[in-house]
Amino acid sequence: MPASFSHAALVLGGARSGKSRFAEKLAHDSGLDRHYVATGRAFDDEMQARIAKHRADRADAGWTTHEEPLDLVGTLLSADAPGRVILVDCLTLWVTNLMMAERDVEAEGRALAAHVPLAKARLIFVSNEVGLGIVPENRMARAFRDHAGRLHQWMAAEAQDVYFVAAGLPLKMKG
Ligand SMILES: Nc1nc2c(ncn2[C@@H]2O[C@H](COP(=O)(O)OP(=O)(O)OP(=O)(O)O)[C@@H](O)[C@H]2O)c(=O)[nH]1
Repeated sequence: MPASFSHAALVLGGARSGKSRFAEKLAHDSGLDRHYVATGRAFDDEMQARIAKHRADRADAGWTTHEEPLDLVGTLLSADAPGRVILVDCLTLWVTNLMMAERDVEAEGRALAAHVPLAKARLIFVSNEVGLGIVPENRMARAFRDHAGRLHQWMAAEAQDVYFVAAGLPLKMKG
């Protein structure tokens, strides 16, 4: 059965689960003008290589790329238009960036969720499910896990379609 989504989709999964590829396929199959918002930053050579590969994969597929580590709602507003699909990859890196910048993660997360029903573009959010392991030993990691878990609940409430991807296989959780 081909995967699809209506106004907004949330795609969760672990690292290397295939969630980004699945989200890109959802965007592609929508037939809309595709925009990609990257929240990731190349801190080291490994990340630089990953980003270069993602860019190369998207190069001939008609994507417009926006790079924004912090002001996600502002970027979504400036790219917003009917006939577009905007894929955000990924929310957990955004949470990390907000924490590093000592921003109010809860307020920013609520503002992002509030933007979803107002958007003219269709939206796809990719995020890492980080809450399934044992309780992290350090305080920062626990705070990160809690921020991500809360944000996922708010985004899942606003999204019409929610998928969980494991081993490259999407499991539809909502919609
Ligand atoms: N700055 C920037 N980051 C990008 C770009 N394209 C992709 N990324 C980042 O690359 C990250 C995803 O890459 P990976 O680490 O390979 O993905 P993964 O989540 O481990 O693997 P999957 O679950 O298979 O998607 C996302 O957080 C994006 O923000 C880009 O053009 N610029």
